Amino acid sequence: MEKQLDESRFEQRLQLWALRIPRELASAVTRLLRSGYLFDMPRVKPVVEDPESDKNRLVVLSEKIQSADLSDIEEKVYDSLKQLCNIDVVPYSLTLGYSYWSAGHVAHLNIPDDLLPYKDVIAKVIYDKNYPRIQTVANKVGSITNEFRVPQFEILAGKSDMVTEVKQYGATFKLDYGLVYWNSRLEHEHIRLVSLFKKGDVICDMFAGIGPFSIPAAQKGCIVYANDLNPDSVHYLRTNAQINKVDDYIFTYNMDARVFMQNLLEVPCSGNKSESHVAAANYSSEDINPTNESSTSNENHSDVRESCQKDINGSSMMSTTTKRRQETSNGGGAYCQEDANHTKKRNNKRVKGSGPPPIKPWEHFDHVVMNLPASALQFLDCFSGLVQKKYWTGSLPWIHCYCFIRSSESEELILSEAQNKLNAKIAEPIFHRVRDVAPNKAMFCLSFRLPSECLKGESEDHIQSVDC
Ligand SMILES: C[S@@+](CC[C@H](N)C(=O)[O-])C[C@H]1O[C@@H](n2cnc3c(N)ncnc32)[C@H](O)[C@@H]1O
Repeated sequence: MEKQLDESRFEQRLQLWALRIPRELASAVTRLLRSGYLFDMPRVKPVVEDPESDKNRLVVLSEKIQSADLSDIEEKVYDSLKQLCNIDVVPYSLTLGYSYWSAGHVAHLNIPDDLLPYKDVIAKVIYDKNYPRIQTVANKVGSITNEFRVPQFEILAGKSDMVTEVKQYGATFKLDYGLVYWNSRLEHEHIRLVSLFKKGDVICDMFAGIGPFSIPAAQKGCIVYANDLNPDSVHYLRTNAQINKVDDYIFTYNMDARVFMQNLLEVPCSGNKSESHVAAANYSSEDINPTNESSTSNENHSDVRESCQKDINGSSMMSTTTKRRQETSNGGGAYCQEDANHTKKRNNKRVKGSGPPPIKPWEHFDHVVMNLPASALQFLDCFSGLVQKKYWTGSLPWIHCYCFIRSSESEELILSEAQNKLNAKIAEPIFHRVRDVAPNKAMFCLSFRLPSECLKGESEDHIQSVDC
């Protein structure tokens, strides 16, 4: 065990964009960009000095702005900005160090065995030195064995209420530490993956937790089907979708991930709508995306590989192209066992001209997120024969499957396990090392395009009638 605290291990380096503007325009520009385009993290100022000239200031842009051409900024706002000043976009890198991190009001410790006799002293110092920012000091007890991946905690100081709010990249997440899974060390990975998605993409988050992939994806304009087996996680997922005002873009489910994917991909019987089909039939072909933009299925995928590979090469986390896209879907309903309350609420709320366009997931989705590293590989078999070739349009989806790899194992071994489960060969797999979780164990994300052999109807053997 390390005897010295290595504070650099806590550092996170963010690659952002900033606007260089005359300093007297700082207030006007920040006012204009306040609607979600400014960098927004607690205790970090979005306007900073320009090291090149004290006549200028740098306005740090949200991590949602992925490209220097500012195509992620709404046209109206961009035009006003252009009238106000010259658009001079510069790269800006920001390092958040050891002292920056905390998770809401809860200090979540993992005290090693040899320090357990001092746990109360440690907790008291942390509490006294950080109150009122820290109001609960909790120590993780034992290892996580339950299927919801929720650790057990012993409260060492402060109040026992573990409901708190944390911020990740401008999104707010409410959670109860005692009831749901949360790991603030995955922040970087959440945003890395979401940076591969494009506005209008359809995302299936099979193990969504309280939404750290789903919420930023929806904030980006993706349509998200988010599922978790833990009812408390789904409760906070919905709460967080509301807090972040993206509940029109997120459909929540509380079921086993395999059943979720099967339901999502089930093709509705023509002229024989089920309950849930009828419930979702409020989506008419006249409903449009607020921005009138959505994605075509094909053009995204080369971007993903490019971004994944850039990432692997360590040169860039961000995809560099944000294209204006056309809608692909026309009419029809989002078929699935959508959560009843959510459906009701959506039906009450929905007005013409707002919300995402109608989606038929059995025809197309773009990405599947599988963050259950201990066993996500085992779930890959659900993709074999799941997608029906005769209904599918556009490119096959990307699967992002998290896993652990021990030092005694190799990427080849994991790949062959994945291929066995899929019963198909994976072309050009991409392994991204997420973080070391133990001296001999690291978390990885295996990304690959669903092999065409997995499609139902791809070979004679697979062909089955789907007519009802
Ligand atoms: C490692 S957590 C990831 C949560 C979230 N994606 C994140 O990054 O914080 C895995 C989640 O999978 C959920 N889970 C476990 N088994 C499941 C299953 N069979 N089907 C659906 N969800 C499951 C757990 O409740 C937990 O919230």
